Amino acid sequence: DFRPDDVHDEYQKTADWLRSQTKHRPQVAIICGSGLGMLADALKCQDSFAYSDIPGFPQSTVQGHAGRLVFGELKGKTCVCMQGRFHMYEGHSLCKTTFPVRVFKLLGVKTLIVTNAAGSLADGLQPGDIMIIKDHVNFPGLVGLNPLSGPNDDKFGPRFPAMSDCYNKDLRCLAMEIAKQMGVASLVQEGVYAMVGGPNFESIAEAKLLHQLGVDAVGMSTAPEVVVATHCGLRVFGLSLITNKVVKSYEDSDSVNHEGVLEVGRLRSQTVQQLVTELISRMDINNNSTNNTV
Ligand SMILES: O=P(O)(O)O[C@H]1O[C@H](CO)[C@@H](O)[C@H]1O
Ligand SMILES: Nc1nc2[nH]cnc2c(=O)[nH]1
Repeated sequence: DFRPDDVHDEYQKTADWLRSQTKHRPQVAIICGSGLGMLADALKCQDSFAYSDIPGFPQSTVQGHAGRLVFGELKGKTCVCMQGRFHMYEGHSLCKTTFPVRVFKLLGVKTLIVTNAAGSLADGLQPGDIMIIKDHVNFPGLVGLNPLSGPNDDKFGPRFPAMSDCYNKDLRCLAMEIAKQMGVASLVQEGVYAMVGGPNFESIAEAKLLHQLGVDAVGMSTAPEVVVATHCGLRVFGLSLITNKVVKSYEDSDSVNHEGVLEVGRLRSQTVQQLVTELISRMDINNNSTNNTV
């Protein structure tokens, strides 16, 4: 039988193991999207662990996701960075895809930064642009595929958490200000991210539907991590690197592929890294969210 206390123990065991292996006590966690693993390179005094060595951790199976957890210092703040995330389409349960988020909470993390590669539906978003995530549409969640399904673990958060302000407004404003100061404001705008299950990319009819619904960018990750983070009171900042236009016309002969997605990640790696580094450097580390009990 499913017993919440036992499940809580699993997160705690992993957190305890990590604490025994590193002196770093992270305040900020970063999840690297496809092709964005270089975000960890900026960390100083690194301690890194292959996922295969971490008790309870799932394994990364997707190219462009190294499968390593890296701890280190960044501009006076202690960070932990997932070089490789877990996706539902890899066959992981949603509980497993979001497992690290609760481990981060137990490690003392207050702020989660999620990044991803995404295809754009909005006409104003071009490959290479950065979309600051203002909100999401969690398609799997809408039909009941939700990491919070099952008995609620009150130690982490409430049964019915609000999702109306899950992407922190202050951090969004700060990121925009930083983009202006970096001289890259023309590449950065806010938008709505939608998560679909994948692993196939969108059909044209699906792309048209998403566009009509007001979705700006689409990918196969992020929303479950943000739901779990918000449930346990973490402050969240999210960004999508736009790696391709989603084909939404039968006349268009373009076609998306994962290699192309990774290539745009490489091309924009420096800008994304600089933006995230500056954001971490300038963010107020004290998070006022209170809906957590861990
Ligand atoms: O969301 P991330 O992990 O950045 O990866 C995105 O890129 C992959 C497809 O190229 C999919 O996994 C999609 O979700
Ligand atoms: N679903 C989806 N995921 C992506 N990840 C990167 N590009 C895309 C895309 O066009 N569609």
